[in-house]
Amino acid sequence: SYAIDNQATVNKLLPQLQDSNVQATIQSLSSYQNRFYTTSHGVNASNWIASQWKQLAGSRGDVTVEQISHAGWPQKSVILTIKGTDNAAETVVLGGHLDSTVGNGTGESSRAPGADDDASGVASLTEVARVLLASNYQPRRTLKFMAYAAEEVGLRGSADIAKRFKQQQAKVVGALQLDMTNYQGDEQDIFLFTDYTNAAQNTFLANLAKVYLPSLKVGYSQCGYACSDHASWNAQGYAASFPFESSFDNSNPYIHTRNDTLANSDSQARHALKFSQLALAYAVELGSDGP
Ligand SMILES: N[C@H](Cc1ccc(I)cc1)C(=O)NO
Ligand SMILES: [Zn+2]
Ligand SMILES: [Zn+2]
Repeated sequence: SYAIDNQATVNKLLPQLQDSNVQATIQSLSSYQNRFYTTSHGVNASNWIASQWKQLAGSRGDVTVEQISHAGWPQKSVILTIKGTDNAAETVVLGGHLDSTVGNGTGESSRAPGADDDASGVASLTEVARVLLASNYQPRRTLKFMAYAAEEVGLRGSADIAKRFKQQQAKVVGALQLDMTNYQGDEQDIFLFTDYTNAAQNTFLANLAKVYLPSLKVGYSQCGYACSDHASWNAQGYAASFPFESSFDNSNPYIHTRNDTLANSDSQARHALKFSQLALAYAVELGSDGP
């Protein structure tokens, strides 16, 4: 039952989201030489996100930030948890991937800015976490913001985490993936992918956009393969959704090259902000449901 019944809270928080903050995070992340899962830069970028999220957490006792080590490579995933109040056993996941690539042969000295793929998604999510924490929002369910390692080499960080959650019988009521949010390839603003996702949750997202973001146009598209970390949650039987920046045909041509820069996407991060807005509405509406 995807009720939309927290208008007062969502409409108070939405205006606090700022594209300048999203832009700044994309700028910082894309300034690492690369964020590939095996390089020193990739390790440093993970540590930078952890330190940023720890600053957002401040001294709140219900907020923790942890780095997840993965067997087989050095880059860690990062998880910021806002523990729920009276329905903490149920979890809502919002994720993006922190690694970047220029394809086969990426190594220590490769230049892979990954501004759109996927600094944009991590930046869109970071701005949601900032506003929720700055406004002292208290979710009833537990919210988990995740920056996954090693997505580009087979969704490996999210696959590891989703498997652990399933093994622990975690009650993940929904997972949202933001991968590439800052290149507007089409007239429509947000495309909901219909493969490797949950149809009912996709409808909920379309309704959230109608209610809270009426000026945005929503379309539908497909990847045709497990094209980002939502597929890791879907594989474990959890409801996943993947709002994307464009249709398949008009997606960002610069990704996986040294030209995937902020300048070659929305330099003001206005497109990425739309995804922060949708993700905030999703987090608050799902996060505010009791047992
Ligand atoms: N394959 C995905 C990017 C990707 C996802 C969807 C579409 I349409 C086009 C491109 C990737 O590289 N994720 O990191
Ligand atoms: Zn990606
Ligand atoms: Zn990619």
